[in-house]
Amino acid sequence: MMSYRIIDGKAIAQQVRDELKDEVARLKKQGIVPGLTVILVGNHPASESYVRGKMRASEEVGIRSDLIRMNEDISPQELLAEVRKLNDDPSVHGILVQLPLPRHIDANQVIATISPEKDVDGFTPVNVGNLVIGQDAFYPCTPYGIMELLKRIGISVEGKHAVVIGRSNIVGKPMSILLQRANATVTMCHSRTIDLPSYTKQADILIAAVGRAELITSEYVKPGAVVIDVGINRREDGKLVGDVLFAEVAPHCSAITPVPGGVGPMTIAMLLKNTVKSAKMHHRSASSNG
Ligand SMILES: Nc1nc(=O)c2c([nH]1)NC[C@@H]1CN(c3ccc(C(=O)N[C@@H](CCC(=O)O)C(=O)O)cc3)C=[N+]21
Repeated sequence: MMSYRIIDGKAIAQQVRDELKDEVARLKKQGIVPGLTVILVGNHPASESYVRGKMRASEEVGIRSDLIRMNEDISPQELLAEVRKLNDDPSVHGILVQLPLPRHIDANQVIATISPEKDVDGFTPVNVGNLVIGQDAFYPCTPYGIMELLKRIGISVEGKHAVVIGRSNIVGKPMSILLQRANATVTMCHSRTIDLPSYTKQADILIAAVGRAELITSEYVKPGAVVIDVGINRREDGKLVGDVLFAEVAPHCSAITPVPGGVGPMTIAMLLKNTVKSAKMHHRSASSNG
């Protein structure tokens, strides 16, 4: 038992949104209105709720947001045509295709069709490549939000051992790259790792993106570690929980993110930050061309 800090992602995300609100107000005086378009295929309840959160947050900071709804059974060609239309629309600075997509649609093909300059999720091959080689890019919002959280509460990762559980394209892989770029020593674990706790117990910073409710108990955590919980799982009793058994693990940490109110709100804040960045980039290149 030691004193630990609950990292208030909700409050820090609010701080980021407040800063963006000021920046958007300044851009509007120059005639630039940042625009985000979200494509939602089907009407899965969880996706509906996430998309609502993104639209609400956009409006709050003054970003124009549009939602394009498409039927669950549309053809891949129809979806690709919609993406291309948005690529060519100068009033759209950010394009987000909500995942997951129905099984008959190849998500990789859809992502690769999004213009890298409007890829505010940071999912396209160009942005992933630029991230890996250390060039400017749109960073995937969840790992970017985690780096921003750590920075804003004064936790340095330099020289520390960060252990990432999960190797998805959206969280685990880009997380490991951003941590390395910030001079952490990074270990990647995943579903086939043998003896997971033997690795996680060595982590100064533990990032749990496993997708299994409350898997991470205190046996997985070194005393004094910083624990970042990326999981969003609906328990049988309806409660939203992370990948970390919070009540048990928290007293062993120096700092820990809760679910809800931790990483989730930061993901959305960074999506807005990327959209504003895109609007500024498009304006710059439009002025230098004309
Ligand atoms: N192209 C694409 N980009 C995404 O960024 C993307 C996606 N597809 N598909 C789904 C996941 C999930 N995701 C979340 C973002 C914020 C919260 C969030 O704000 N959660 C709140 C609670 C929300 C609740 O109560 O349900 C919190 O953790 O406090 C959750 C989930 C973005 N995703």
